[in-house]
Amino acid sequence: MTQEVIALASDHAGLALKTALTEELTALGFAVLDLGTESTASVDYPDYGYRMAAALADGKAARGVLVCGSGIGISMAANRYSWVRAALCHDVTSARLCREHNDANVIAFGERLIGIEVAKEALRMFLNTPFAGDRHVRRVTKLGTPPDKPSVA
Ligand SMILES: O=C(CO)[C@H](O)[C@H](O)[C@H](O)COP(=O)(O)O
Repeated sequence: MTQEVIALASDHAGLALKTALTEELTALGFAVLDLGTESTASVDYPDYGYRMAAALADGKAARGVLVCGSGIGISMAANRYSWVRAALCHDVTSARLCREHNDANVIAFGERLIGIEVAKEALRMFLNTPFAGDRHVRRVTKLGTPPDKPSVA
């Protein structure tokens, strides 16, 4: 059976958690595409959020994991692209809801804010929870097609 590829990317502040989640994914039977960073040398999180967007656009993976110190910057970067729905999660409930309601294709964590075991459990929830569809389809479609000039009306 073909293994699903999960892409991972982090900055220096997310490297240790990225490594732990890579091991978790491998143990779960997934193939892993590591988009960097590879060392604790200081780097800029937008570059790695953009790499994730590129990997999804190129079809190298359909789902991904992002990590930076807080999870904020790297998810903001990835979410600048319409095909990315990156959800910053601090708990297992958020990981379930981002799949059920938002059809998130990327989960983001803040290594400086979350414990490794909670992150692993949230990752498993993210991977195993289907999109609920129904009314959420309309909303997720709107996320992918923002108006050029939004109106308050
Ligand atoms: O984007 C962030 C903050 O919103 C991330 O936590 C970064 O990893 C962080 O800014 C990196 O900080 P550092 O002081 O350069 O390690």
